[in-house]
Amino acid sequence: MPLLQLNDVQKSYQPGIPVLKDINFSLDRQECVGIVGESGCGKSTLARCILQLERLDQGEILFEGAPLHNKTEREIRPYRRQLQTVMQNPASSLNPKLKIRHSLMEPFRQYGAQVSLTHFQHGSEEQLARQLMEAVELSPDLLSRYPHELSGGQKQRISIARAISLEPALVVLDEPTSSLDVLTQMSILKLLDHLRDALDLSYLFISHDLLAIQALSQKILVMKEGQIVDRFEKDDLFADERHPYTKQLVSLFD
Ligand SMILES: Nc1ncnc2c1ncn2[C@@H]1O[C@H](COP(=O)(O)OP(=O)(O)OP(=O)(O)O)[C@@H](O)[C@H]1O
Repeated sequence: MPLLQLNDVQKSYQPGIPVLKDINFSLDRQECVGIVGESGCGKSTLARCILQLERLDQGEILFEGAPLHNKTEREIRPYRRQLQTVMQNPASSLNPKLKIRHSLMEPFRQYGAQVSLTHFQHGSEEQLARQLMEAVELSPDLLSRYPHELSGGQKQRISIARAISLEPALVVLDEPTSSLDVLTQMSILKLLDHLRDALDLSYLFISHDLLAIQALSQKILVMKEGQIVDRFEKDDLFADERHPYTKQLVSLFD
């Protein structure tokens, strides 16, 4: 059974103007599925629907075979731990008034008592915070800083540490490297790849950047105007049978 499955998902914000049209795909455990498309094609809307921040007009979203899309906020709560996200702008996901230690431990304070961890060792909050910093290759000295005292790349590493702290099954990565310079982007992609292996994570990786998508994903879906127009294994990116739109995106590589 796939970890995540979307069947005929449709979403509009205004009547008669669909933003997502008949989205169908599945994602297996420990897999990274990449979704690439230009600005405005509906990528973030798709992420928000999967994270249950938007209601669907039609279709279904199944998590380990169980429907997510028709649950109440209370029913959805146990799933929120399994379903984490890293967004484009790390600054907006960290409270500027709180030290990093506090922001990092927020999910654990919310859910910690109910969570049994496999990869991280239970202990004091301080011990867990240090393990998380080590996992994202940051010095524990940064725990006592405020977000404005960190670089963009360091802040994004903290957002990733927060997202993995409860050992979720799925992390939705919505343009996680788009606000960073090229070298930092590469180091974050490398870290994400390593964490997927080390912590048995699965990713849905959404980006306009085909190179980044190719670096991290096993399967790639190409989205255009709310529809998936092409889907293939990463190694088939340059194959002849690619959709003309995929070929257009590939031509932007040069
Ligand atoms: N809350 C909203 N209310 C009304 N329309 C919205 C809302 N959010 C997004 N849209 C519209 O839905 C369409 C898809 O937007 P979305 O943000 O999902 O695309 P995207 O591919 O993620 O773009 P980007 O990469 O620029 O963020 C756009 O036309 C956008 O204007």
